[in-house]
Amino acid sequence: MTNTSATPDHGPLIFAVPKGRILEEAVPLMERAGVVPEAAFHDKKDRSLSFADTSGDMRIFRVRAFDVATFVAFGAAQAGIVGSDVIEEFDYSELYAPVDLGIGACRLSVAEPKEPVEYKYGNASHLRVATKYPNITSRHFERQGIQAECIKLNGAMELAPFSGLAGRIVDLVSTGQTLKSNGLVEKQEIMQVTSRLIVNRAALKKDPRVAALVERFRIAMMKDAA
Ligand SMILES: Nc1ncnc2c1ncn2[C@@H]1O[C@H](COP(=O)(O)OP(=O)(O)OP(=O)(O)O)[C@@H](O)[C@H]1O
Ligand SMILES: O=P(O)(O)OC[C@H]1O[C@H](OP(=O)(O)OP(=O)(O)O)[C@H](O)[C@@H]1O
Repeated sequence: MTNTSATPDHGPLIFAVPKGRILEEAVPLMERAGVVPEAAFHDKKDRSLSFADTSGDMRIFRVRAFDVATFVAFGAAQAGIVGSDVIEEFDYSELYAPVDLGIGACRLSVAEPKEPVEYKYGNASHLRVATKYPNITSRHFERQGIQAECIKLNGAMELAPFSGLAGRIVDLVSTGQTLKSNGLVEKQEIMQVTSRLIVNRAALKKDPRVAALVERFRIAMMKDAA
């Protein structure tokens, strides 16, 4: 991928974070690494998407998890935090994920109804799967010699099997409660997931602040383990 970043060398470093569930766990880590968002960042009612960093020369973008990877891959942000599920789904060559932050731990799994459901479609060599992760899902089933037709959903995958949309789902599982509450069982784990610090490869080479940031996160993780 061509890095189309127009970031001026002396402009603020842009750090992208997902706005949802990871954020609570990410903030203390960010702060230990010296990325300290201004107070408005913590105000859920604040509609701003870009925030100052009180500790230095940085802007913090609050975006959707999948978009963190896209901003960083295209160099529109130099660094960010995102789940390894998202990294694997996009497989952007410009993304480098040097630090496992150990937060947002879950797994990506195939699930299906606990009780058999009569389907009008699908057989052993062709099946439909509802998922937010069509690339990971296709690759997973291809490895087993199965051609999967992936239907992209953005949430509530659990509704697909009982509404006739798809026989199986591929979704994130943590406690397993969501699957259980929706009559589904986990059949196969595809990957373990944790959140990572990601950086744009070109920015890492070009801007010493990016390498310094990576180092600060590494040290923050060591402090965490101590
Ligand atoms: N049940 C879970 N337990 C732990 N981590 C999870 C779980 N579900 C999702 N995650 C992690 O959290 C990430 C989603 O992060 P977050 O909720 O902060 O983003 P978001 O921007 O709100 O997402 P969305 O685009 O779905 O609105 C996933 O990519 C995954 O890495
Ligand atoms: O195994 P559990 O602990 O029940 O967690 C699994 C749920 O968590 C995630 O959804 P999330 O809450 O992030 O909402 P979403 O469906 O809007 O992505 C995932 O998509 C499952 O629905």
